[in-house]
Amino acid sequence: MILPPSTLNQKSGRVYSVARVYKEECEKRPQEYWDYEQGVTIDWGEISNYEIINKIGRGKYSEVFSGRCITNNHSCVIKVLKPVKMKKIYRELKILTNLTGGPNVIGLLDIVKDSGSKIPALIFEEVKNVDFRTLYPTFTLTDIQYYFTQLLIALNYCHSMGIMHRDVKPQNVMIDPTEKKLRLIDWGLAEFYHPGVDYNVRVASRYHKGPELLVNLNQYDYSLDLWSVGCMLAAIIFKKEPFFKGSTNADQLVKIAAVLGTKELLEYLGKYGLKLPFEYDNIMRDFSRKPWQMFIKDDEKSKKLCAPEVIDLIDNLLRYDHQERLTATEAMNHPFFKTKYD
Ligand SMILES: Nc1ncnc2c1ncn2[C@@H]1O[C@H](COP(=O)(O)OP(=O)(O)OP(=O)(O)O)[C@@H](O)[C@H]1O
Repeated sequence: MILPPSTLNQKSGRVYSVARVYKEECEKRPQEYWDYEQGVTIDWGEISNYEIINKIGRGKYSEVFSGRCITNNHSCVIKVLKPVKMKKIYRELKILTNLTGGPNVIGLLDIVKDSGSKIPALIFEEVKNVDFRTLYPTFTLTDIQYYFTQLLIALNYCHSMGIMHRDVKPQNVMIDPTEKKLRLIDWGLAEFYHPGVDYNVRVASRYHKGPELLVNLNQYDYSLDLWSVGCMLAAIIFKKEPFFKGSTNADQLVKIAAVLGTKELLEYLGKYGLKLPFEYDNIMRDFSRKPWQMFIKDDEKSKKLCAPEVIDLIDNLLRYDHQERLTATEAMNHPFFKTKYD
């Protein structure tokens, strides 16, 4: 099918940053794969096949219920979307249908439509998640190796499919420790990557927003997700949840600069021909870069968790310069994942 030209792959007049990996994944696939502007073809399921059991979550964009499929008696999760722009709904549906079945990506089982509101509800596999505030403090280095490998597998898969998740955070990583199962959920902010395109920086959740988003660097890419992984890892290792706790978006960058340094931030901006946005005029200070060792808590458990290899991994993820961060594949090959801990 020939589709009309799309605005989604329109290059910016000044291209200053392009992904180091997987830059042409969308370009090499048919336009139907990534173009959600024309709507998406959906094979609608039967809403009467599902019953709601109870509410388990309420997000900005949806209400989430645990439920049951009456045809096979399997439990499931029902995500009822809130009325937002159709384009956003089409994007989530297109991305989910492209990625479902991929490793550690939440499985989409069905898409149904509420007969009254006509708003779609998504039916997912259920993960018996244990809240990260309970689970992460129990993690040993071996657990961290296992679950972060699983998360990186999911991210490498979506990146290799030309998709950035853009909202990686503990609330979107479902873990069932009994089954040792990890699934990446909430693809509502995910987007297709096209080289040289300017993206909206109003994505991700504050504590996990990469510096690129906070300085209005629009030509970001998959490496945004690796910053968020670095934040998750640092929070666990240094027992500080969240690791960067800004009180506003602008304060978020101040909290990052207090660790990575202000001079280093300005060097990053300079590399891409950008300036520090005016909202920082009265709040940014001249911070020196802090050594990671400064964040190690003074108890035996913490000292044991802060192995040199994992600190080096954090150091290579929490980089201002998105082009310098490890990619998902590079992160999986980092010595931390090859070291045996007891
Ligand atoms: N497959 C699943 N298994 C178990 N729990 C789930 C599943 N999907 C969603 N949840 C729960 O529902 C919550 C909200 O889901 P989701 O993040 O997809 O919705 P959202 O409206 O996009 O959220 P947000 O506004 O936080 O981005 C999750 O944080 C999780 O607690």
